[in-house]
Amino acid sequence: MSSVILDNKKTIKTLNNIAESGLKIFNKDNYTIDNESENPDAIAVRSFNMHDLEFGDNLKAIARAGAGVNNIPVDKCTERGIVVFNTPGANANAVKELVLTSLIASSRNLFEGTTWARTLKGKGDQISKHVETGKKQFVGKEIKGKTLGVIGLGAIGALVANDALNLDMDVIGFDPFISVDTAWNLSRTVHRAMTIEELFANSDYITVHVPLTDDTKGMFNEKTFSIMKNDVTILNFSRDGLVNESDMAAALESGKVGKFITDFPSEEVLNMKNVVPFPHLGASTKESEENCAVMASHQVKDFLETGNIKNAVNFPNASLPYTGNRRFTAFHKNVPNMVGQITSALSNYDLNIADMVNRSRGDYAYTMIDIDNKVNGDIIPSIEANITEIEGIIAVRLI
Ligand SMILES: NC(=O)c1ccc[n+]([C@@H]2O[C@H](COP(=O)([O-])OP(=O)(O)OC[C@H]3O[C@@H](n4cnc5c(N)ncnc54)[C@H](O)[C@@H]3O)[C@@H](O)[C@H]2O)c1
Ligand SMILES: O=C(O)CC[C@@H](O)C(=O)O
Repeated sequence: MSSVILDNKKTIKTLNNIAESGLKIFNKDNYTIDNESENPDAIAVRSFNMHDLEFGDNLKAIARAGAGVNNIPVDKCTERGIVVFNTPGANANAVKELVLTSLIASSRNLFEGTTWARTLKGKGDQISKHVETGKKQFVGKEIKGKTLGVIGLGAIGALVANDALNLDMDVIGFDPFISVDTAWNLSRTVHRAMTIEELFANSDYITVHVPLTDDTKGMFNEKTFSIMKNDVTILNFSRDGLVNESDMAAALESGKVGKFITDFPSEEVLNMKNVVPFPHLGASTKESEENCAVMASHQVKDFLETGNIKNAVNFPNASLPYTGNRRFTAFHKNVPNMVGQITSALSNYDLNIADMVNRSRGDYAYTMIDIDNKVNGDIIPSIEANITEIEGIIAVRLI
């Protein structure tokens, strides 16, 4: 990273515990970490629900130190030119390890077994006798030769699928939007289901690794349970909203679903039969928390200092080597002649363009323009105001 000296110190606010190794990337010369700030330049967050938060005028970026962004009002941010970053893959190994651990542990009834073993406390010499007679309640199943269905073959799903093959499972995957990078990393031995129904019908265990969206909400419901094998085990380390909880309770009651392992306990979940709840532990390892915090902080710092965007979920990636001269950046609607209007406005100030990049993503676009001249600080507000007046401009900055 460059050692840019910023005109004004920037304020970073954290809404959750963000690893120190990430926060220290915000050097004290340029940044203040102020968790009480009403108007920070950037926010770092994990699972805090931001949907009802008011945003100050200074807010330029939100960094989700993690994968899922359903706790962030992404559309509102886009409309205001606030970049939302996440940290793709940074916690995937942590989740994969917990998925495979709980897959084996639940098949061997380990959670129930240890709970029962603790009840023998105080039985002294009789403990080994109780153990040998009682253990038959916990006879489990081996996963070798069983079929694991993996829904969503992104960063986590692909790791789970590949490693389950190494545990001698048969693996079926389903992901209609699989990225080229993941497809390259996925073992060719993973069977690609053409429909989700094919996966549901053929799996002994089903693990889901998709974001919570309008399309995926409630994908586990009475109708989809009816397609599944009896006694199927379902693992949800993605989001609570993927599962219709009352339908799940009924499926567990009837034995259609044999076991439900979930990272998202609720009152209804905790009343279910044969449920194994975890307190959202998927990404909770030292390594994963550090990976996420470091990646998130680098992305925010780079954006604040140079305008470059990497791993945004609502704007295109854009990068231009930073020379240290003035850089103008604009978020705008993806409509014709925006670049022409911006460059013509800049030329009114006799500013010569050295380099530029324009990238679009759906209805929105981002333009960065490097200016040859040294810009007199006094005219910056006037330039920004003039360009902001162009119809379709959402937010501008002169860095
Ligand atoms: N429990 C935890 O602590 C924890 C940690 C990390 C991530 N997560 C959750 O897991 C999710 C996945 O994380 P990731 O890092 O693998 O994300 P990712 O973006 O790398 O992968 C998601 C995959 O889901 C696929 N997908 C989207 N819609 C789909 C659909 N309808 N059917 C099948 N596939 C679909 C995408 O194509 C993509 O390949 C996150 O969105 C988050 O909600 C939870
Ligand atoms: O921050 C966490 O602990 C959980 C993160 C996880 O849910 C994610 O979506 O990355």
